[in-house]
Amino acid sequence: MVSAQDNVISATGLRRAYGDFEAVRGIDFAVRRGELFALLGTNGAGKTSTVELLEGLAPPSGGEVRVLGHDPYRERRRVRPYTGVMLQEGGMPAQLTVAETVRMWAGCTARPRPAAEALELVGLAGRRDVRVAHLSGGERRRLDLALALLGRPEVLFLDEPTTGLDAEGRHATWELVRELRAGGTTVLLTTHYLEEAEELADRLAIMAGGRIAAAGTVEEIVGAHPATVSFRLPVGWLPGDLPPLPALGVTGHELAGTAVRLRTGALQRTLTEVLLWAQDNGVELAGLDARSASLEEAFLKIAGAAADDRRAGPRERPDQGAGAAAYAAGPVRTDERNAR
Ligand SMILES: Nc1ncnc2c1ncn2[C@@H]1O[C@H](COP(=O)(O)OP(=O)(O)OP(=O)(O)O)[C@@H](O)[C@H]1O
Repeated sequence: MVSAQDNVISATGLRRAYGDFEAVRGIDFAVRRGELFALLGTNGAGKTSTVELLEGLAPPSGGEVRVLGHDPYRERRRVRPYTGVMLQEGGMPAQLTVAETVRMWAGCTARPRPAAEALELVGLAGRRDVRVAHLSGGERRRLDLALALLGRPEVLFLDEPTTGLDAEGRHATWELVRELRAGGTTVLLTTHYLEEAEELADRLAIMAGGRIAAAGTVEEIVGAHPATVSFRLPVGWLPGDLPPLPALGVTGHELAGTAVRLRTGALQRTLTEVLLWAQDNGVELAGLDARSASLEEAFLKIAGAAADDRRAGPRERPDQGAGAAAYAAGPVRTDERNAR
């Protein structure tokens, strides 16, 4: 049982408006101690606007934020020493060297790590005397991360930390984030890389149009979307020879000649039934492939459904907490009655 005290970050009915435009429209979520929580969403979904409220950079226009039990905007001094922030745009003085930048930042940080340790952590130890102006985009991102880690934060906010990094740099950053989390750091991450969320996140929320459209573990979010089983039937067999598809747990299908693609909410059952049918009938299924939905497929459907909702105009929406369930069925393209 998780108590409210275990929640290091919490957002309740959180809103943020820029003039007449509301970028964050009443969201609720909580991040437990030692957890890595990822906020995903399309461009303009409201992720950065949300994270800035959690970082205490602006007050909410509605609702409430708590970080380590305090309001991060009004009680900044009680929260800031325990948090590390990696903004989307670092904005460091270009003429300082890497080491000077870290030393300058250490001067504003309670209990800073030694500069050499911070640079070692992010793989910049060999670049300490290089001016910021001469760093690559990826190296600047790593310097941003070193600064965020300087105060050994209990809570780390990472806004798109691996944008601009090459594959090696991205994997090195993931490894570092895993180590920090293993050491008990609570991490809130925004990212456009779904693989990053799959690799790192204990739980995630998908934002769309300023709301949370789905939330849960990767497995919960992906599990709410249909898996697929596909194969080709041999010459002489037709899709109509298969057993009745609804009886296999199939919720939708596509047929093209002898190629069959089944959508199912019960992958194991559908696959077992298909294989038993094939065995009983001596049928060889060519190109047999069975897979769960990917996070990318789930993300695209959730974001697409939310965009359709917005285009359809204002109406009663399900509570954000019910988001995952509301989208659970996913679109079913084909009516099963036409299957045979
Ligand atoms: N200072 C601002 N003034 C007015 N509108 C803003 C401001 N900052 C952001 N917005 C708008 O608020 C919405 C949400 O922006 P936000 O940057 O939070 O999205 P995001 O999910 O972080 O997007 P991205 O993935 O592109 O970084 C967008 O429509 C954006 O244009």
